[in-house]
This record gives sequence, C-alpha cells and structure tokens, in this order.
Amino acid sequence: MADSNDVFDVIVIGAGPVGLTVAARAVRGGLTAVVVEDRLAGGECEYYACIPSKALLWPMELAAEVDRMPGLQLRGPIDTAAVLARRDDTVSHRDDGHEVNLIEKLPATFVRGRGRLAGPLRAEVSTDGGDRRVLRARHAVVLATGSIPAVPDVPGLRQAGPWTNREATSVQQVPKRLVVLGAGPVACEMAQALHSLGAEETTMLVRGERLLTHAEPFAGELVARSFRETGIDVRFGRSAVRVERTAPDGPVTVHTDDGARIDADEILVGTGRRPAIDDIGLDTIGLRADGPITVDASMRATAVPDGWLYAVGDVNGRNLLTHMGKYQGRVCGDVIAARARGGPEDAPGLRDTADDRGAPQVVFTEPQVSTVGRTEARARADGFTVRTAEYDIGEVAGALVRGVGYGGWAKLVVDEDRRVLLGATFVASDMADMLHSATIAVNAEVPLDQLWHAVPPFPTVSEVWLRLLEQCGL
Ligand SMILES: Cc1cc2nc3c(=O)[nH]c(=O)nc-3n(C[C@H](O)[C@H](O)[C@H](O)COP(=O)(O)OP(=O)(O)OC[C@H]3O[C@@H](n4cnc5c(N)ncnc54)[C@H](O)[C@@H]3O)c2cc1C
Ligand SMILES: NC(=O)c1ccc[n+]([C@@H]2O[C@H](COP(=O)([O-])OP(=O)(O)OC[C@H]3O[C@@H](n4cnc5c(N)ncnc54)[C@H](O)[C@@H]3O)[C@@H](O)[C@H]2O)c1
Repeated sequence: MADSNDVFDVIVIGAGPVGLTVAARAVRGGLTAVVVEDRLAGGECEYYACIPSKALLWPMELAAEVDRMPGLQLRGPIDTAAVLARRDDTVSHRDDGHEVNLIEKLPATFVRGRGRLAGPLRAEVSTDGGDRRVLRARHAVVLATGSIPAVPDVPGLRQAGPWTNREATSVQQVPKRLVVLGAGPVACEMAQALHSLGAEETTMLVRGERLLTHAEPFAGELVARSFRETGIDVRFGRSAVRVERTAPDGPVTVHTDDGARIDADEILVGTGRRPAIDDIGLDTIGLRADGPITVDASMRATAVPDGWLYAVGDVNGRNLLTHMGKYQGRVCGDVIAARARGGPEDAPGLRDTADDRGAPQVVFTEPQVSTVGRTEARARADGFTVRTAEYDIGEVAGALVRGVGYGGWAKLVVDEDRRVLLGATFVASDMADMLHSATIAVNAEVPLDQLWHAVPPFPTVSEVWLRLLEQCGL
C-alpha cells in the first residue's frame, strides 16, 4: 500500500528542463509536486545536448571572428584539451546536485528511479537498488521523458557502436577521421564542432540534396559552403549501405550507395530522434502510442479520458527545442494549477499558441542559422498570399565594422493580405540574439507599417531590418 506521503497533487516523470519547469510552475500555483528522474536531473539538454554542444562550438565561432579582423590573431590553434575541460565545467562534470537542490528548494520532492504509469493518476518508481515506490496524484501526471536518438537500420551500423549526441558531446578523444550521417542540427553542429577540434577528415553523408531542410534553402547552401571551405567533405545524395567494425576499439568502414568506402575512427548518427515512451506504462492506461503523445493546447493527452495525463517537451513531438518545451511546461504547470483551483481557464498564458507558428531556432554553426515562423514554402502551402524580401547582410554598414568578409543572407516572409510577418531567416555569424526581434514581430503580428517605426541603431547588423522593409515597399 502506498505511504500517505506518496500522494502529491502532481507527479512529473522526467527531470529534463521541461519537467523541471512544470514542477516549478505547479508549485508556484500552490500545488505539491514530485519529480521522478532515472538519470540526471537537468536532462539531455544540460549534459548531452544544448549546453555541451555549444561549449564545443563557441571556440570555433570566436576563432572565425578573430580571423576576420585584421590586426588580431590567435596565439595558436584551438587547444582541444582546454576546450574539453571547459565543456566539462559547463556540464558540472555530470553532477546533478545543483538541480536536485533547486527542485527541493521549490519545494518539491525528488525521487531518483525509473518512473512508469501504473493506472490512472498513479505511477511506480523502480530505484537502482531494486525498490519499488508507488506514487499517487490528486490532479495530474505529467510525462516529460524527452526523446532518444533514432538509429537508422543500416546493416552493421548498430553492431559498430555508432556515436550519438551522447558520445559526441562527451568526447574525450576527438577522432581524427569521422563519418557523420544526417543533415539536421545535430549532424551539422557536431560535425563542425568536432572538425574544429581535430576531426581532420570529416565526411558528411547527406541522403538528400540539402542541409538543414527545416530552414529556407539558402541556409543549408551557406552552411554547406562554409563546411566545404574549412575542409568538411559534404556528400549530397549519398547514404551508408553497410558499416563494419571488426574490433570494438578498431576503425570503422562505411560503404556508401555509390560503391565508395570510407575508413574512419568513428561514425556519428544525427538522423533524428524518437519520443522516449518505451516501457513507461502506457499500456496500463490502455494508451497505444508508437510516436509522440498527442496533446491539446493545454498539454493534455488527447487520448486519455478524464484529462489527468499531460505530455510536454520532446515526448509530445511538437518542437524538439528546449525553449519551446519550457514554454509548454509553463503552460502545463499553470493549467494544472488553474484546473485544481477550479479557476477560469481563459487567461492567455494557459494555452500554447506559439508552437504552430514556427518556433524560433538557432543552429549554432558557423555561420549561424536563425529562423522563426514559416518558411516561404510552408507559408505558400498554408495558403497565404506571400511576399518575400531578401537582403545581403554583408551590405549593411554594421557588417563592415565586423571584419573582412563578414556577411550572410536574410529573408522575410510576409502575409501580403494582412501586411504582417509570417517568418524570418538570418544566416550569418553571431546573429543568434537578433532572432528575438523577429520572434516578437511574428508572434505579435506587428503590422509592417508599424515595424517601419522600429528604427535599428547605426552601425549595427540589425540595420538589415530597414533594408528588408524597404524591399517590402516601405
Ligand atoms: C546534440 C543536441 C543539441 C541540442 N541543442 C539544442 C539547442 O541548442 N537549443 C535547443 O533549444 N534545443 C537543443 N536540443 C534539443 C533539446 O535538447 C531538447 O529539446 C530538450 O532536451 C527537451 O527537453 P525535455 O525535458 O523534453 O527532455 P530531456 O532533456 O530529454 O529530459 C528528459 C528526462 O527524462 C528522463 N526520463 C526519461 N524516461 C524516464 C523515466 N521513465 N523515468 C524517469 N525519468 C525518465 C531522462 O533521463 C531525462 O533526464 C539539442 C538536442 C541535441 C540532441
Ligand atoms: N541548435 C538547436 O536548436 C538544435 C541542435 C540540435 C538538435 N536540435 C533539435 O533536436 C532534434 C533532433 O535533431 P536531429 O538533427 O537529430 O534531427 P532532425 O530530424 O532535425 O534531422 C535529421 C536528419 O537526418 C536525416 N536522416 C533521417 N533518417 C536518415 C537515414 N536513415 N539516413 C540518412 N539520413 C537520415 C534527415 O534527412 C535529416 O536531415 C531536432 O528537432 C532539432 O531541431 C536543435
């Protein structure tokens, strides 16, 4: 029988950035919460994804910046050992004590172990020591279990022990020869980071004809050009058909569909992710899911009667991004608290309206790819009357002072009928922070005639806004 201490208002399974956000908001709303985590509180993002990958990328970006500036030079090549040591600091040496403290200070209860649903409003936790603890919820159970890498079915690949984001972001010995499968953010960021840190022979096998297909086509083209200029071998229209590794620590051989053979030290898989729903007890509530858990705008699982189950972050497949998951987590925690109070649910913060518009995202390659809203293709497919504006970022005065060869490309997608922005893309070095201006314009649907009065300061790269608006007829 469950101990009465094991009854909480909310049970959160998964202490990634998203689960932690739900717990914080629910407690802020006056509820009690328990957070269950079987590995590290902080999740994939903190230890094996966003944070360490960016720690590995920044030195390369800074080096490129210095390289563009006559009069400045690095004292030597990038010191890989120092970068890896700094990376270890950024992930707190994989000690999650600070996150557990934060949970306890909310205050909420932290339970380490593997969580599973065990019927409506119930979960059980198996601990490493083999104990089983049953938890009961008064109001809600929230699945925030994240996602895991999807490894393609290439003969020999699994047996070859491919690297995923885990091994790539926790690298201790950078492989000299690396093969990368995929063309999305993971493949692009990790290929470039590892190449800059010593993977001299890096080959990317891209089964399609573009990198970063979520973005406007020019984004992938500019990134591919930059990769090739620095010596990354990007092969479009190529797939691995067979992989061999005869000894666990030995080299790996990748055979491609054009009959070529690549010998490498490691193969890295960046071919997408799938929701972490294996063995989380969906069967105990009669839910069959072989993909993301579908939720409504309040994060409630649509297939579950009585509305007690919620799913947030990567596991619901809406947008696999930390900031969007945390946004969903704020909605979810607040909704659960409002429903528990029996209060009104019509406050604007209680519904997810941002995910469907096209999430803001920065891919931290050199150059960075910053996108928000719809691409031109998606806007047309969605039936809008589309007008676009494009501009060479290297042509604005702010670019001139950023060094020799600083440049890139920007594009706005406009709804011509309502004269509001549907999407924006900026591809250039160090443009990540400019994205938020576009996110505000897209989400608030600021009329172009009003945007015209938002004057960008001189001489900054943000002057590209002015040029783009001029192209829209202003
Ligand atoms: C290499 C890489 C780089 C990335 N970079 C960025 C970036 O720069 N910016 C960005 O916005 N996004 C980035 N992402 C995406 C981002 O990491 C995810 O969107 C984010 O981690 C999702 O958070 P989450 O809380 O939903 O899941 P996770 O971070 O995966 O956390 C889920 C947690 O649940 C736990 N868990 C799972 N099952 C159970 C169970 N049964 N019982 C108990 N605990 C369980 C897991 O151990 C984990 O701690 C990156 C992803 C990768 C792979
Ligand atoms: N900076 C960031 O915001 C950031 C960084 C990393 C990851 N992420 C997010 O994490 C998620 C996972 O990223 P990802 O790059 O792994 O996935 P993705 O789905 O974005 O890209 C997967 C890529 O792999 C290719 N692919 C799929 N199956 C393949 C196969 N069998 N053989 C060869 N290629 C194949 C696809 O064509 C695609 O190019 C994404 O949603 C991404 O946005 C974000």
